[in-house]
Amino acid sequence: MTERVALELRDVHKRFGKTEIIRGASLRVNAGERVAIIGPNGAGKSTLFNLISGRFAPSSGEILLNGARIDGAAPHRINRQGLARSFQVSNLFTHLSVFENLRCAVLWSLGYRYAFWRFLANLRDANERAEEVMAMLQLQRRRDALAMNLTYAEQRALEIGLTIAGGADVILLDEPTAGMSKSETRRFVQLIRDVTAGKTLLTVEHDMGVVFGLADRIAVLVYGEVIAFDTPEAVRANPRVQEAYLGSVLAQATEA
Ligand SMILES: Nc1ncnc2c1ncn2[C@@H]1O[C@H](COP(=O)(O)OP(=O)(O)OP(=O)(O)O)[C@@H](O)[C@H]1O
Repeated sequence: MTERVALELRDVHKRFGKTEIIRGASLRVNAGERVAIIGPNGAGKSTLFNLISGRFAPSSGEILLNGARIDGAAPHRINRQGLARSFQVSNLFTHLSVFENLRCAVLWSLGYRYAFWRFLANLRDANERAEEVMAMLQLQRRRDALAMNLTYAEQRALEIGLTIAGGADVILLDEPTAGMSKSETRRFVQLIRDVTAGKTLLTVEHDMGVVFGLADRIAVLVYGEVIAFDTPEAVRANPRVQEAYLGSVLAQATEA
C-alpha cells in the first residue's frame, strides 16, 4: 500500500534580496508521520516553517498540503485547509480560561463552515470537543484557570491543544520543549506523542534527545538544503550529516 502524502515541498527556494536562504528544498511527509527538522543555526529551519505556514511565499517551487497547492496562500487559508502552527506561547488568549481557549479554537474552526443560526447547536459540540482535548492535555484540574496563570509547561501544552482543537491534521511545532527542565521535557514529549497521535507532525527542535525520542524521520537542513531525510538511525549513521552537523552536536551532548 502506498502512503498518503500529507505535506510535500518541491524544489522550494527562498531569497531575501540577493541572499538565497532556502536552496531547493524537497520533502515528502506521509500522513501520520512525525518529522523533525534539524540543522545548524541559520540553516533556514524557521524560514522553512514560515514558508509552509504561509508567512512567506517561496521565491520558486511548490508546497502541497494534502495534494493541494498552498505556496503563497495566506496563513489563515492554510490553517483552514488543515495546517496549524504552534508558536512559543503566542497564540493563547491570556485573559481567557483553559476551557475558553480550547472552545474558541473549536468554534474558530467551525466558524466559516456553518451559518450563524447553527451556532448554538454547534456550541454543545464545541464544548464536548474542548472537554475532550482538555482531558488529553491532562489540564482538567486547570479548567477555569486563566491562561496567563498557567505554568510555562501548561501553557505549551495548551498551545498544542489549540492546534488539535482547531481540527488541524498537520501540525507544526516550533521548538516545543525550549525552556523546559529535563523532567518536564520527558513528560512533554510523551504528551506530544499522545495528543498528536494519528496526526502529521513537523517540528523544529535543537534538543537531540527530543528529536530522537519523537521523530519517525529526521530532515537535516544545512545552508538551505535538505542533505538527509531518513530514519533516526540512518541519519545518525550518515557520514555527511556527521560531518555537517551531528558530529559536533553529539560531541557537545557527550561533553555536557
Ligand atoms: N525576513 C528575513 N529577511 C532577511 N533575512 C532573513 C529573514 N528571515 C531569516 N533570514 C535569514 O535567513 C537565515 C536563516 O534563518 P532561519 O531563522 O531560518 O534559520 P534557523 O535554521 O531557524 O536558525 P536557528 O536555529 O538559529 O533558529 C539567517 O541568515 C537569517 O538572517
